[in-house]
Amino acid sequence: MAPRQSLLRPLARAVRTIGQRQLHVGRLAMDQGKIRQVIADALSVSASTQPIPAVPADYHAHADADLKLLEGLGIHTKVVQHNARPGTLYDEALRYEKGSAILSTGALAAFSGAKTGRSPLDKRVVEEPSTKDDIWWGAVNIPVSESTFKINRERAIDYLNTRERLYVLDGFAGWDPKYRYKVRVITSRAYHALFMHNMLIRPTAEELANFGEPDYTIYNAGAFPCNRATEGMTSGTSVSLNFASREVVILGTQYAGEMKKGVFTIMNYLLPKQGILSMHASANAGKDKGDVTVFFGLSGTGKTTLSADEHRLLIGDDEHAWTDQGIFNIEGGCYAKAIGLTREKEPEIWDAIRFGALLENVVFDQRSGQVDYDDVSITENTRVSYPLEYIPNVKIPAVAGHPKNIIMLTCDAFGVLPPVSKLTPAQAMYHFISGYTAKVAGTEMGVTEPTATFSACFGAPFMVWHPAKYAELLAEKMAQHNVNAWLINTGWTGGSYGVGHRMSLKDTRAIIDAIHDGNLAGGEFETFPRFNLQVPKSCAGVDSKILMPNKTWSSQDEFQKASVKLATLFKDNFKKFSEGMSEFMKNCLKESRAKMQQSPSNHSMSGQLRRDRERQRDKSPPRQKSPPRPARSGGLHASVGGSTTPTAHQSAPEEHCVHILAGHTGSVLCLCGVGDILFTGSQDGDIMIWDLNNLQYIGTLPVHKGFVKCLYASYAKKVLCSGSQDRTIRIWSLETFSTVKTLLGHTGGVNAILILEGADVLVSGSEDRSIRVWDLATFEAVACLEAAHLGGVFALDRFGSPLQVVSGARDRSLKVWNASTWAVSKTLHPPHYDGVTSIAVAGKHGKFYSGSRDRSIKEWDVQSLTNTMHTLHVHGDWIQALCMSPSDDVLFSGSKDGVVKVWDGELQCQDVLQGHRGPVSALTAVGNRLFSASHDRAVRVWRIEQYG
Ligand SMILES: Nc1ncnc2c1ncn2[C@@H]1O[C@H](COP(=O)(O)OP(=O)(O)O)[C@@H](O)[C@H]1O
Ligand SMILES: C=C(OP(=O)(O)O)C(=O)O
Repeated sequence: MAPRQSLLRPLARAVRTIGQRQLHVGRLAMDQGKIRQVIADALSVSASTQPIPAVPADYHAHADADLKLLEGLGIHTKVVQHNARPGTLYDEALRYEKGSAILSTGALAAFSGAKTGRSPLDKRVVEEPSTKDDIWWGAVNIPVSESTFKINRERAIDYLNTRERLYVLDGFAGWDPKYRYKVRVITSRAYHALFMHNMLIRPTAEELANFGEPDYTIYNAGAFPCNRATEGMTSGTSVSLNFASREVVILGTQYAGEMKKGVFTIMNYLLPKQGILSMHASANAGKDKGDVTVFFGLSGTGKTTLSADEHRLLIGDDEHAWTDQGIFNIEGGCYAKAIGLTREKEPEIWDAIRFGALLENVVFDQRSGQVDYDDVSITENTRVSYPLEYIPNVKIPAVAGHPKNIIMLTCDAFGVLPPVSKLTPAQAMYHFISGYTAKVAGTEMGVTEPTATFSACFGAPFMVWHPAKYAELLAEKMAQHNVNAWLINTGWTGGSYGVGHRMSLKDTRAIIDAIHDGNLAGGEFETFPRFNLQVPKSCAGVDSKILMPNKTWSSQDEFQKASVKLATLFKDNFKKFSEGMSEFMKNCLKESRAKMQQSPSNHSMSGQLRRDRERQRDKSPPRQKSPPRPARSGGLHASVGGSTTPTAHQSAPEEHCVHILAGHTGSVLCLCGVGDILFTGSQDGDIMIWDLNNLQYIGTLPVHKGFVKCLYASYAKKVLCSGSQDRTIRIWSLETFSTVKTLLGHTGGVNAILILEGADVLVSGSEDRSIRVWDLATFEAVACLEAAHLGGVFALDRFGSPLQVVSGARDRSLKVWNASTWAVSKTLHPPHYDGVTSIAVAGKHGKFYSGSRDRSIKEWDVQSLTNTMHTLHVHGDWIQALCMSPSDDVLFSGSKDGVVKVWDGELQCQDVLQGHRGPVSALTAVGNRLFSASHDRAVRVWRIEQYG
């Protein structure tokens, strides 16, 4: 033992000395070659034969700050390369990382060690109170305790503390500055720093100077294993995410893809929380027309390959988000598969392999530095990462408009699916939720040949919420922007894997060209049975024979067997999604499945509701059983306020509309009924009074200086209240029709009012974001909930005992308030994707409904305050009004699209009431009649007894 000890001590001293000299002197008096070897052995990195160069000129200026930055995290090292340029990272990798080399193209070759693909089974998400209800726990998001995360973090830091050189890299995720997150990577490997330099969005010098604290930090200690005895660990590899501490810890894998997919997972949590769809997809845009195409696809399906297209501008190859403004790339670079790469097949990617690009796990000739792209001896998952701008026709900044085409890429190893089919919106949802493809060899550890898989949202390993969250956002955006959806099989044709062959890239590209030039959508289609897909009969540049898959198989029996098997897999897969999916989504998808064997025509997501309506119509009693009422007399009373002559006359021929109340000279914005009187308020500043017995005009109250935006009448209190854009609330006596009081205080227009008779208070919600509570006896403000919402308050209603008030606002949220303390009882979840405009309470059923500018209706349970049902984009534009029938059994919705829809308790559409020539702004039901107010200046009166 003694001689060993005596050798080790000087060695340790030598290593320390060398480290110090490198740091502070930059030259050595000792035998460099020998010592380098000693260090290399000690640190298990390569021994370079080059002289150790001088310290960079700016080292001293920044070194201290960089060391301190890490010391603050408990990491003590000697050299920190913070935001080093690629050249420096090349130097570092060449010197300290075994096997690294500059290749003939100028790209850097690096090796990730034992793990050459992602380790999805080793991914963990910390279960903690602030996010645990948001996460879809299961095989993808495996929970781990905060204490295990701490142990892993400590272990990573302990390992990083053993390193004398560390790399810190700062960058952004998200090209849209509004949704940009700052990411910091701390790693022991120069190759990882270069990778993230390529993959994150590179800040400008100024942005770096002002970078400040990151939003998320990745600790990459991948060269060191986790302790598999730690609770929750099942191997030496662990990739754990903590949304509360905003950290990712990597142990036991050096595969660089873990870092970029870690960032993507973070974005898949943060963006949908804000109503933004994050997508495992590539995207490009037409050079002239700017038309955007999004390519969804699991790994290996062709996102990178197909989005790099000489005729189009590349936006990004893997991770995007879709906001109200359009799409943006999350990343600053691409990470392409290098296996089998040729210039002929993928020229853009080939030419991107130059100085700054990083080739991972490729085999190359030591003398010439040339890569053998066909060599899979290290892995099938050879990769190249390069900055976006290495693709010549790239769109920088990587943001663009709304997609015109969505292409779902599937690599079908069964060889059953057609090379291209046009999807209805319902089918698009079905395939998006199913996410069928074959995992190709390599990307995930352990996958050695194409294996059929269903990966929800074409990216299940990276999703955080229930897949329905992403699907609903997609459905909504597709409907809003009238997007074409396609399913493209980039997998097998002519037989399953082993018999047939992979679809030629040339054919797939020709198909995509035909989608882009519009020829495919405009051509003829035939139905592909069992899957009920619409397949083009021809496509320029593609042999028509390959378009219908069975025609490429030599045995039709074998084809049928494979087709049945695949269809069964689809159906079986689907079962697991029922929980957590909204009723609407379930219905759509059920229907899509059921129709897999039927004729596909007229089959769309938004059409689902139209068809519901048609079905219901078929079921509803024949029209002659509920004929329109005979016309009422059109006689007029004198106008109290002396306004233009109002008329009440028989309806237009529209079914069920029995009267039109006309007289306002501006849009009618609100109405309310009390006893046998109806009040209507308008943009013209007037309130009109109508006799509900004979639908005659009684008179006008010329009241406000601005639009009359809301009305509320209380029979018990014998008052009418009106709220106006002029920021005032007027209280009228129902006995004298004179003003009792004008309430001042709101600093924005008053959008909603409500009287709580029992409590003797009036509640008002305003554009100024506040809710005010007024004593009805003294007219004093008894509570002012300043900043009740983050946007104007649009709607108020009440329910329950003890009494609660629910408010909906422009900020998309719904809040429930305790009506005695005026504290928030709950902010309802999930929020709408756009402003909440209307609320209707069905007290009898213990439910209430919210209607939104996102065109959806949500049903909420009064007891649990949870969302119990949800429809999607059920109107062509904003929903602006909701009301219940007097029986509470039927819900009516009015929309900016000009129609009123009738809904049963299952939120199935029973009828559509058409007739208004402008947006519907308000609804109220009195007895067996519904009154709808519109921007067309009219109020329509509809018979509703037939709906129950
Ligand atoms: N018809 C095809 N369409 C797309 N890719 C194909 C096709 N045939 C073979 N490939 C190969 O499949 C791989 C697709 O990988 P890539 O584009 O990186 O997928 P992703 O970005 O979706 O992970 C590439 O190596 C590509 O050359
Ligand atoms: C990097 C990955 O994604 P893709 O294969 O889609 O590029 C991955 O899944 O590890």
